[in-house]
Amino acid sequence: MRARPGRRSGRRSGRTDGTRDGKPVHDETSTPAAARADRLTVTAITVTPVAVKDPPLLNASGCHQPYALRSIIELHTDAGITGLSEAYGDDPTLDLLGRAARALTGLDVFDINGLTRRAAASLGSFTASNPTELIGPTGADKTVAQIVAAFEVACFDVQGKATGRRVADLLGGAVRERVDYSGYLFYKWAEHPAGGGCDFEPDGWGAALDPEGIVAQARRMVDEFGFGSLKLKGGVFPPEQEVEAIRALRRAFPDHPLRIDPNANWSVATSLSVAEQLEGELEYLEDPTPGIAGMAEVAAGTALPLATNMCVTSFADIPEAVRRGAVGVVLSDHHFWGGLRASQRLAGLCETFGLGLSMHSNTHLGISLAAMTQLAAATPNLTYALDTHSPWQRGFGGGPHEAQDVVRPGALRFEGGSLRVPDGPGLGVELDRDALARLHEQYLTCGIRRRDDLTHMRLMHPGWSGHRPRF
Ligand SMILES: O=C([O-])[C@@H](O)[C@@H](O)[C@H](O)[C@@H](O)C(=O)[O-]
Ligand SMILES: [Mg+2]
Repeated sequence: MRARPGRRSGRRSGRTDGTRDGKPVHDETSTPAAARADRLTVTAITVTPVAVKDPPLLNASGCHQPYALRSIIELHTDAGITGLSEAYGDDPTLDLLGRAARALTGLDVFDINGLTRRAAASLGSFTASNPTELIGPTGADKTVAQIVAAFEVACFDVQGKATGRRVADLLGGAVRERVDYSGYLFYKWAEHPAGGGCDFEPDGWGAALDPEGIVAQARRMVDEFGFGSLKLKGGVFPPEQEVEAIRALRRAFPDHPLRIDPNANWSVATSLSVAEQLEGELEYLEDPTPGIAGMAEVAAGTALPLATNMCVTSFADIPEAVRRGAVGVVLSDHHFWGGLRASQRLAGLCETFGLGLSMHSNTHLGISLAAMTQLAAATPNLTYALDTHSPWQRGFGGGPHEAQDVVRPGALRFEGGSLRVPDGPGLGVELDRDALARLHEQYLTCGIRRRDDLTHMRLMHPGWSGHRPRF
């Protein structure tokens, strides 16, 4: 599709009619042709669901299934440039992505506000969906934000490729060239339970079901990736055992900042008791208990900063959380906050209200890892090491850097626990079409269509209620 010059001259003027007080505000002839990208409208969008092998990682809801779902978005433009993005891959998300994709043909990739309007309008009536309860309650606005985010990242990738600049540059410029990540520790079984649909060899990580197992896992994470801080996914075993695991980590890694995240699986009383035992040991305590009110009660009784990716997950949550002093750190996540620009808005609010800023992750591939890295590089107050599930996709054969992924390896190599902001334009990662086809084939055959940690856990523990808070 060709650009329409008349329409564009209005846009460059900063006003829709190109005039101020009846006079032209922009002289067409004075704009150097080289400074314009004349053909950057969306011609088509491809959404490809993929499934990646995933270890049996345990959490407050249950256990990860053998495959985690993602969708890979390719946004094609009339300039022949394709932008990449990655989003959730469950059925309800795929349905909404499809609806929005159809409405985005003709969109100018620089018109992110237009993207938001079009995507929101395209969804019509829908049931708000939630790819996982572990990112807090769902809602219509949060669902729209997820869909906008999915395409916004691809628009930024095109903008970067068209201008020869990194996404970090487009977001205000990199304030750091390396982005620190935190080693994400999970209790886990050595293999998936029988009957759970696992058709591949066990991951190479082995079991981790007690403090020794967690320390061994941490040792490997630190040795292979160099992580300088560690996060334990808790809410699995009785809190005394998880406190013991943190103490064991402290002894093994005296200088590593530590975090624990039970995904709101503790009551207020349990949270207060754990907080008392771990004060001085943690850099923050993440989502000990459900809801803003509960978190505020815990916050009032401990000096430990509380962090969240469950009770403050949209802009509407911020006023009450701030009023009640419920959290000290917000974990951003462009996938559900509405994209990269929305995440920067969140960063601004955190700065205004004196809140720390960190970053959350769910199972993801290299496109999202690149987006997270570009965003963090351009966000000055994102000073905590980011979460990433990435190492968990790297244990299925190959070396520690060989991932179940759709991007060509190389651009995203952990060194000293950090990633260098990829050099290439846009997100700086390249799609590997063979890998995409392979992971799409896994999607077609794996039979999983939405994340269900509870049912997978019940294969091992039939009585598992999934009720939270459990402790
Ligand atoms: O992958 C998991 O099991 C995590 O528990 C994830 O789903 C959470 O959303 C997340 O990592 C968190 O920090 O809550
Ligand atoms: Mg969390």
